[in-house]
Amino acid sequence: MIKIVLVRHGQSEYNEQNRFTGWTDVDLTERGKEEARKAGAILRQNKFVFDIACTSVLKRAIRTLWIMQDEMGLLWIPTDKTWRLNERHYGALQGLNKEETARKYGEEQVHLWRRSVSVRPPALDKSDPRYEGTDPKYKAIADRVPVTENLDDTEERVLAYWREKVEPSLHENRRVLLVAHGNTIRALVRYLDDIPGDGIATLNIPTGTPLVYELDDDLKPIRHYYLEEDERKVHSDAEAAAGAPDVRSE
Ligand SMILES: O=C(O)[C@@H](CO)OP(=O)(O)O
Repeated sequence: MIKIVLVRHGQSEYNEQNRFTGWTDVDLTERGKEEARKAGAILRQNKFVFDIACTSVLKRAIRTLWIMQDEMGLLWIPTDKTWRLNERHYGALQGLNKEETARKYGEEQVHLWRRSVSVRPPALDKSDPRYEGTDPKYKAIADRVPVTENLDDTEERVLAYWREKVEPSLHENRRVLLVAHGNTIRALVRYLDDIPGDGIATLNIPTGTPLVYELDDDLKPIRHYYLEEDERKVHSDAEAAAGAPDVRSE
């Protein structure tokens, strides 16, 4: 049985302030750190062990992974950090308050910017101080740093990483822990579960909650479930298949 565990980072400062985040490199809140600790603890209690970990180059995901690894006694495992697992780029919306933006542009427009797979938020101007293209962290991709993305754009780069790094590891029986972001995980779920069109629009990924995918030898999903600390509640596949949105994320 091949398994991979996907975890969205714990609550971030911008999650708490209800701001569009994207590639903005904000840290975890105290609650977010506690969520990460609990995610590591529930995995340890359920005897999950990992051979490798992968995450984005954004500190809210990296710190979540560190806290989880510490909790599991796995700080030593090889870790790959890649911009391809960064959150979807939110363009010129990055840093703005979501509620204020909805008042200004309307709920419908903001919903499209947030959940349409094809609509891109307004692009960030390259002269804007928020533009990440000059950040040394992105030196290797300076000519490709996005100024906005829709979910399709995000999925393309996430899948490039999945095919190049994750699939070969899984085929070699390495147990992979992937700590990333709401929309990079939504893109992966859309691909793994072959969700057509805008079907992913109602699915939200909760912060700091391990999502376990069991895969067959062709890496096709057999089932998936969340591991939760409280009652170690396992969300039923029926619930997931019905597209029940998990709205505990923010
Ligand atoms: O702000 C963001 O980058 C994401 C995740 O927090 O928000 P949304 O839920 O709108 O995709």
